[in-house]
Amino acid sequence: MNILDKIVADKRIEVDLKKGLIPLKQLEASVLFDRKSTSMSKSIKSGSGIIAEHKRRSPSKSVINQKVSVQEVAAGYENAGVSAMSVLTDGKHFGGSLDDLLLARASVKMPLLRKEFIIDEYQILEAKAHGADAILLIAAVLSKNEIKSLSETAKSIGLDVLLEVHNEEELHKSIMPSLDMLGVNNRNLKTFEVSLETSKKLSTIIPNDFVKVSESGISNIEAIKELKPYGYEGFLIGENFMKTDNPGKSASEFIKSLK
Ligand SMILES: O=C(O)c1ccccc1NCC(=O)[C@H](O)[C@H](O)COP(=O)(O)O
Repeated sequence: MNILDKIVADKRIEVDLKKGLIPLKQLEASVLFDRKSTSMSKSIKSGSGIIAEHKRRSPSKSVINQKVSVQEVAAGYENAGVSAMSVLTDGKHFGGSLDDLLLARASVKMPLLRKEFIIDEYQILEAKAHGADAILLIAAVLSKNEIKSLSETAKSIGLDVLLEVHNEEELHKSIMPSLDMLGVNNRNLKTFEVSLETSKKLSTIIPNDFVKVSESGISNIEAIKELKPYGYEGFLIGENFMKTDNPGKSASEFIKSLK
C-alpha cells in the first residue's frame, strides 16, 4: 500500500464518522455557505500565479513548521501578493484542520484552496461551509465518473476545481469541462522524489482550455522560469515558504524577484 492509498483508507473512515455527527443540512446552513466565492483560476491568470501553501508537516518531510499561526501565514501570503493560498486540512498526515481553513478565511480575502483528499461530496460541502473558493481532486484516487460527479458538485456551489495528475493515463481519463485548472504533481508519491520533468513532460497534452498548475518541489525562481515556457501559469509552493520562520516574508521576497 503506497502513502496515497493509506491516506485515502484513513479518509474513508474519517468521512463516514463525520457524516454521522454533522449532517449535510447543517453544513448548508453555515453563514459561509452563502458567501460568493472568488475565482482561483482567474486570480492565477491575473496575478503572480503563486499558490502558497499552509503545511505544518508532511509524509515526505515530517515536521516543517509547527510554530507559526495560520492567521499570520495567511496575512503574510496575502501581503506578499500570492494569487491564492492552499490550506491543507488533513489532520493525521499533515497536521491541518478545517479550523485552519476557517481561520485563514477570517484573515484574508484572497482565494483559498481546500487541500484535501476528497473522495465524497460531503467534503466539498464542508469546504464551502468553511470558506474555501476552490477544491483539489486527485485523479490517482478517483474514477472518471467520480471526478465528473465531484467536480460538477463543486461547480454547482460556485467552487473552482483543481484536478491533480501524476501521469499521462490519469490526465487522459480526467479531461472534462467541469474542471478549471489542471495540476501536475512533480512529487512521485511512491518514492517522494520530485522532478520538474513531470510537469514539462505532461504540459504538451494538457488542453489550453485549462489553467496549468505545476505542484511540489518548487524551491527557487529558476524553477518558475523553467516552467513558464511550458505554459504553466500557477505554481503551488509549500515547504519552501513554510520551512522559514516567516513564510509571508519568504513568499514576498520570492515574488519580488520574479518581477
Ligand atoms: O508533501 C508530501 O509529502 C505529500 C505526500 C503524500 C501526498 C501528498 C503530499 N503533498 C501534498 C502536496 O501536493 C504538496 O503539499 C504541495 O504540492 C506543495 O509541495 P511542496 O512545495 O513540495 O511542499
